Amino acid sequence: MIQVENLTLSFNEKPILEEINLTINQGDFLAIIGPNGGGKSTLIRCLLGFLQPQRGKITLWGEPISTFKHWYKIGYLPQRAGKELLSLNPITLKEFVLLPSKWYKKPVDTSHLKFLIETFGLEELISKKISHLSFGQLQRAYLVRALLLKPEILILDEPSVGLDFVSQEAFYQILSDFHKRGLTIILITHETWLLTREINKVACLNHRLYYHGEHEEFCVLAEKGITDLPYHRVEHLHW
Ligand SMILES: Nc1ncnc2c1ncn2[C@@H]1O[C@H](COP(=O)(O)OP(=O)(O)OP(=O)(O)O)[C@@H](O)[C@H]1O
Repeated sequence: MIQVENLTLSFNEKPILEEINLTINQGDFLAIIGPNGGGKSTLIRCLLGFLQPQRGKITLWGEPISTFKHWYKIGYLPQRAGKELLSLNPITLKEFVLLPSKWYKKPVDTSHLKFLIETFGLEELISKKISHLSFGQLQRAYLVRALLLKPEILILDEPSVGLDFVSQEAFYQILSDFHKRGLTIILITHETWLLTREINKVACLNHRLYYHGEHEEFCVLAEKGITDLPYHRVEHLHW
C-alpha cells in the first residue's frame, strides 16, 4: 500500500530522516516508536504529502505520491489534534465529522456514520459546538472524521495522549476491532506497553530506521536485550 525508498529529509541542513526504507502492507498494524524529535511525525507528514523530502521516493498504491489523488483512502489523526480547533469556526460536531465528504466530494454512507457515532459514544454530543467538547470527546470526533470515508489506512499520531486510562483502554479496543475488520493502521506511540496488543509490526525510528519487522520478533530481540536501539536500552521499554 505504501512504499518508501531511501527517503531523506533535512530541516535547515539538519538531517531529520536518513535513507528510510519502509513498506506498509495491507493488514499491518504498525507501531512507530522512537525518541522525541526522532522524526516520526515528519515521516508521517511526508507520507501524507504535506512535506517533500529532498531525496527518495514514496509510492501509494503503486502510484508516485506526486500524482496520487485518492487521499480519501487515508484517514489521519494529527498529533495534539485539538489545537487545530482553536482557529476553527464554531461548527457542530456533526459538521466537523462530515468535513471529509466536502473536501473529497464523496457521498456519506449514513449508516456508516451512525455506526461510527455510536461506536465512539458521541450520540449525545452530535449537535454540540466542537469548541465545547472535552479533549477526549474531541479525539473521538477526530477519529470519526478520519474514518468517515472508510479509508483503507488509518494514521494516528500519538492519539491517546491526554486520555485517561479507561478511555485509552476503550480507544485501543476500538482500534483493534477496526483492524480485525481489515483496516491497516499506522500508530505513532510512546506507550510501549501497547506493543503487546493487536500490533503486528514495529518500526524504531531515530532519524534512521533502526528496526522494522514483526512485532513478535521485536519482542524476542528486546527480551534478550540485543536489539540495537540507540535511543535507550531495551530494558527501559515497559511492556
Ligand atoms: N517545519 C519544521 N522546521 C524545522 N524543524 C522541524 C520542523 N518540523 C519538525 N522539525 C524538527 O524535526 C525534528 C523531528 O520532529 P518530529 O516532530 O518529526 O519528531 P517526533 O519523532 O515526532 O517527536 P515527538 O515524539 O516529540 O512527537 C525535531 O527536531 C523538530 O524540531
